[in-house]
Amino acid sequence: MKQLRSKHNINASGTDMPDPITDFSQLVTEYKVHERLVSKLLQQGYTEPTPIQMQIWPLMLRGREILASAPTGSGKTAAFLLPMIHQLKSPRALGFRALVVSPTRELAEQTYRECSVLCEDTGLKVHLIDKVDKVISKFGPGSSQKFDILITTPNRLVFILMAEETMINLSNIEWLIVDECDRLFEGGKRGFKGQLSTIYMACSGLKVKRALFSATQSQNLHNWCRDNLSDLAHVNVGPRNTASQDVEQELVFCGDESGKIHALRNIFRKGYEPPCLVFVQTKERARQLFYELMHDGVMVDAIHADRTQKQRETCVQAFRAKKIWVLICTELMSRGIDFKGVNLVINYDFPPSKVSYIHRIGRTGRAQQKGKAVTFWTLQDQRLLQSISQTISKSGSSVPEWMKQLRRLAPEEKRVKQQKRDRGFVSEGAKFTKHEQEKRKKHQLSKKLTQLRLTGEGSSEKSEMLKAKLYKVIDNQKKTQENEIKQLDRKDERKKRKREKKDAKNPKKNFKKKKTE
Ligand SMILES: Nc1ncnc2c1ncn2[C@@H]1O[C@H](COP(=O)(O)OP(=O)(O)OP(=O)(O)O)[C@@H](O)[C@H]1O
Repeated sequence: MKQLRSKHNINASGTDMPDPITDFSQLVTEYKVHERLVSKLLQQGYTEPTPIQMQIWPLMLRGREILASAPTGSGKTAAFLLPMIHQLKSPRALGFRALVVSPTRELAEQTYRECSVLCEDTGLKVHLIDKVDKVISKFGPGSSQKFDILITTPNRLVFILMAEETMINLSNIEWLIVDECDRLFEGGKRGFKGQLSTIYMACSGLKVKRALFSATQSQNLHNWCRDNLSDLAHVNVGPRNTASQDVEQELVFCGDESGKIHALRNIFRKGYEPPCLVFVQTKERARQLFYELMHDGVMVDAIHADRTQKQRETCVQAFRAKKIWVLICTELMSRGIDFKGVNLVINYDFPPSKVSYIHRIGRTGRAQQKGKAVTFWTLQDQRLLQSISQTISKSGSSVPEWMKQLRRLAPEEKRVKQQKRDRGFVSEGAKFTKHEQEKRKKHQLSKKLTQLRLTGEGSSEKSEMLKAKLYKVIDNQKKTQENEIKQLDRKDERKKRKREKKDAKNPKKNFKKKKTE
């Protein structure tokens, strides 16, 4: 068994580890998984289990609690869905018995689709939470309780759990799965460790088992699982925190920010095989780049948090249907999303960390297919270059030797570097309107003020100065808005006068029109 594990790069630790399985038929013969369920895998064209599935299926089918990591695109979703569905067996009208938590709505929808296919002949009902106001009627205490699997984002679920009246009952949950679990320990807005404890408490039944999955793992996460999960089985496929070896990676030096748009046009001019994903740092830059490429005649769209849910869904669907060739996106789409056949990922803006790099480029080179990733860098990105170039080198692509020799960042420096740097405009032509510039300035000032308050650093004079600046920007914003309204009024007035003049010149037509009215 040791040989088998080492052949597939499986590292498994914990007590009483079951042997990996190498054939789908073992699911039926050894673990009594229904043939109907296994046939769903075959129908999708899968011929054998991927390494993570080889080890996770026997573990989960024995009801073990798990922390697992495997490269991007290596089939972790089916690894947790199959045993989860097998153990629920058939509908029991007990309400939700399995819960999958995914960090973004897009990923939750993707998992929902995959789960629905696997559940097709089981009668099990899978749900996403669409509208919070419908939750109580659909899933509340007075409902039929004929639903089995819930797939959701933590934000939405926590909002429901914190409501005064009981909207949803999670006490019958048997499997709690956390996908992209290392997001738990990411700092800032995107981390959801606090939210997860609320969810844990709500899954209060005695039968509950937990399994956490991701392509990357931090030591903090590992320690936390060791302390909180019972009889933990820890599975890693391949070395920890490495990029997929199926992705050919390249670093392209662009000099400064203005060089990037030329480098991008160059790639498109030379010819590329769509679909292609382009990652940028902020939604503003996504918007700017979108207009630039649209003017170039590229079939492009952009997806970021400022777009409505409907727009995001339409955009993802159009990209999947290959109606869009280039999709510009922010970090929102960096994790878990499985677009079939993405050939090229471009990091237009340098990723803020090694973990982000691994997830971003993992949108290509999935399910044993080959892919390519190009990362633009400028002089200002030099400090993070060392860790990214090491990652590229470890996964088999070549980088110049001098890059690997660059000085490593101290943890404190890393933290500072990971904060978003203001990269300005994508190009000269992409400058903001006055209104947008003020909005941006206001945002930056209030962010600085909050930082000052939180850290307690800086004199009160400094914060007074910032406040004064902020008030000035707010005043200007009001004036700009008033001016915009006045301009619109003037435009309307001009139009009206023009129409009246035209009518006066053509009284007959005017008379007819009035008569018909
Ligand atoms: N046994 C298998 N054989 C072939 N393809 C598979 C198998 N299992 C899953 N796949 C396919 O591999 C692709 C990637 O799977 P999945 O999205 O589960 O990856 P992942 O490991 O969760 O990636 P990420 O870390 O990016 O979330 C999917 O298109 C899926 O259909």
